[in-house]
Amino acid sequence: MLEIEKLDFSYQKKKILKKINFKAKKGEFISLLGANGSGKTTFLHCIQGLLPLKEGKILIDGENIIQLSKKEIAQKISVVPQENKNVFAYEVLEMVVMGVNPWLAFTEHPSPEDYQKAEKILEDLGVVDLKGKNFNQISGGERQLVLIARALMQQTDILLLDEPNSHLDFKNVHLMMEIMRDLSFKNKTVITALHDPNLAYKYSDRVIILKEGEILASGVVEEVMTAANLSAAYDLKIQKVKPNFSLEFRPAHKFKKKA
Ligand SMILES: Nc1ncnc2c1ncn2[C@@H]1O[C@H](COP(=O)(O)OP(=O)(O)OP(=O)(O)O)[C@@H](O)[C@H]1O
Repeated sequence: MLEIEKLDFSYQKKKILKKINFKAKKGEFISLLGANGSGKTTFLHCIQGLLPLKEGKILIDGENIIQLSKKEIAQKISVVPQENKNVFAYEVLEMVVMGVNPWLAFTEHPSPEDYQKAEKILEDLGVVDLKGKNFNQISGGERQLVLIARALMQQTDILLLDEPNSHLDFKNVHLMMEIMRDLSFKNKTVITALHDPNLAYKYSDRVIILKEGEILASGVVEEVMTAANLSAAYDLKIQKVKPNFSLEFRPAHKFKKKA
């Protein structure tokens, strides 16, 4: 369980997040919506313990994250970041195997089984052919899939994703969302910032809409994703939200889906 109480965060004197209260249970798929600059990335960074809070607290299973080491946080939370360029020229398989690092002792190295597991994850994502390539010499979408593979390798109870679809093609967007949905079915908590409300509508259990650092609306999809809320969030005149936005296609991946 992730609990956030009265979270306030400022960059210099500018208030970015204001009195955010939020709870996420195991098995929930939560989408974060909001205009550019509304605070989604900052919110995700706070949950990872990357930013000093001005006020408020973040608890994971009752433990305050300020009392946890980076390694302990990494055993609980994996992250697929928005930016995916890497400064070091790692091979793709090495990048994925790195997901196991938080679980290793200081002197320990990943085992052959870890490498097999990493390869299997790449296979399930349809990108095992990339395993020997340099991470910096593959496409933006391919890098995104590799980072998703690394997050899956990390085996945490909470996954945070910051606009994970930005570089993905149409098929991989849905592959990615289905995989995340399946993880939530397996009792993982998935929180993802999304720019496309259609995806939030189709896949989420709950949606949080941020506006200028405050929660404009939070709750189940049908209640939150109203024309009024979305109009306010994006400063648009949305007249109607059609329910059951759907594209009928066969699941693109091999993971089992709960009925
Ligand atoms: N390092 C920083 N220093 C100062 N201000 C920052 C910094 N990073 C972000 N901001 C500001 O904080 C606000 C929230 O930014 P944030 O990246 O959290 O928004 P976002 O909702 O994720 O936006 P986007 O949809 O464009 O990714 C913005 O006004 C942004 O300019």
